[in-house]
Amino acid sequence: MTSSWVPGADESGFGADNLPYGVFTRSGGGPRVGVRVGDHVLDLAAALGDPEFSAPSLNPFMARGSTAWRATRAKVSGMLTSEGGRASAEPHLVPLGEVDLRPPFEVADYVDFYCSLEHASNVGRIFRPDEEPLKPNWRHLPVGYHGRSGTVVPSGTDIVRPSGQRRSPDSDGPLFGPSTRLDIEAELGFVVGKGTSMGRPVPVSDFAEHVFGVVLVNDWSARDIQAWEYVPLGPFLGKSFATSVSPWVVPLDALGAARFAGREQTPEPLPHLHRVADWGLDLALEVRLNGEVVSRPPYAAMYWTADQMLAHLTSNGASLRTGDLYASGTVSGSRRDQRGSLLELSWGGAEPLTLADGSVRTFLEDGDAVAVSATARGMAGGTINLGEVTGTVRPACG
Ligand SMILES: O=C(O)/C=C/C(=O)CC(=O)CC(=O)O
Ligand SMILES: [Ca+2]
Ligand SMILES: [Mg+2]
Repeated sequence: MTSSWVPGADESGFGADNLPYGVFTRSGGGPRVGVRVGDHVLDLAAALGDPEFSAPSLNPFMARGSTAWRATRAKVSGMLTSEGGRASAEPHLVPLGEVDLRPPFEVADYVDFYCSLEHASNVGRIFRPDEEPLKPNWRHLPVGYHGRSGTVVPSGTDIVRPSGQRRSPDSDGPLFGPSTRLDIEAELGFVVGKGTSMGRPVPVSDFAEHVFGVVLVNDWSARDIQAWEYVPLGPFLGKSFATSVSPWVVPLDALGAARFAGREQTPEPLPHLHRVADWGLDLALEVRLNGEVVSRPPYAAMYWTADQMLAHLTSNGASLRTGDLYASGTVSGSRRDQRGSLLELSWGGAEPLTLADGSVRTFLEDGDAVAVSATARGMAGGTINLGEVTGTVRPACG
């Protein structure tokens, strides 16, 4: 690992091999793009003398494409690791405690996939106990649906318990009211930097030319609303009320040491989904409920890789826009303590969890605070911290 002169940075998971991007404000000032290093943010507009970073989102920078991304990363890395760079960077380092973090990018479209074999199998068994857990399409394409970009919210945003229709326990008809099965979904999100024009699919090989980086996602889900509404068109209001994302976008280039070929796929997918590079990602996720670790989902277990998701998403010629966000789907591993949703952890409510304070959970209660965090191996032995995405449940309106 190349060492940084910023005190504590190397040991923090936010050293010179990470350098994630975010947007911040400081008392009285306008929003600026920054790079996190240790417990500081480097004000990019000031440090690089480039007014493009004096912006409320990463979108203009992301739209410039991968040559600009790499050049900026190299410059910032040089400044933060060399004595020569120190003089120009140090005056523009702001302690994290003095900034407010803003949503890092303006979300264009939002898509959510369903790429964990264990998650899809568990959900199939819970929702459709008499059927094959996986539908016939599942191993042939990354199943997904379009979500609601307008309700993607930054980490820390309170989540109001949604109301909606659900099946009534004692009559054939539905009732309307606050969800009693509010859940989390721990996911990884991929942020599109460079857009495309309509009619031009993105081949698997061009993934890194279009995807800028990754964030952590909590795709809040109301299981009772979902179960009643989603036949036959798919998730709608049960998942559209809020999706939380973490504040730091970790560039793909920071994840080099976490890459591997990806989980074996049987049967082999059709040619347009053949993998040509290693885009399996070995990331260790952690889910905490009121401070207590309830799950450690391994991203390495995902069946479909993000290059395949992007190729599928654009295979019909649908265009991409800067700021498009697509999420992996819930990350679950094979062990019980690796499941990325309460639906699975409590097996549809049948096996409640007992927390350290003695309280029992099937789904979320008002006041519950959820945090999803992740780390990965960095270059030459260091750690890459992806930060965390948090949210607290507030009572339903009315
Ligand atoms: O298989 C079903 O009936 C339901 C599936 C989901 O709720 C999964 C979903 O939203 C996508 C994901 O996050 O993996
Ligand atoms: Ca989801
Ligand atoms: Mg959602």
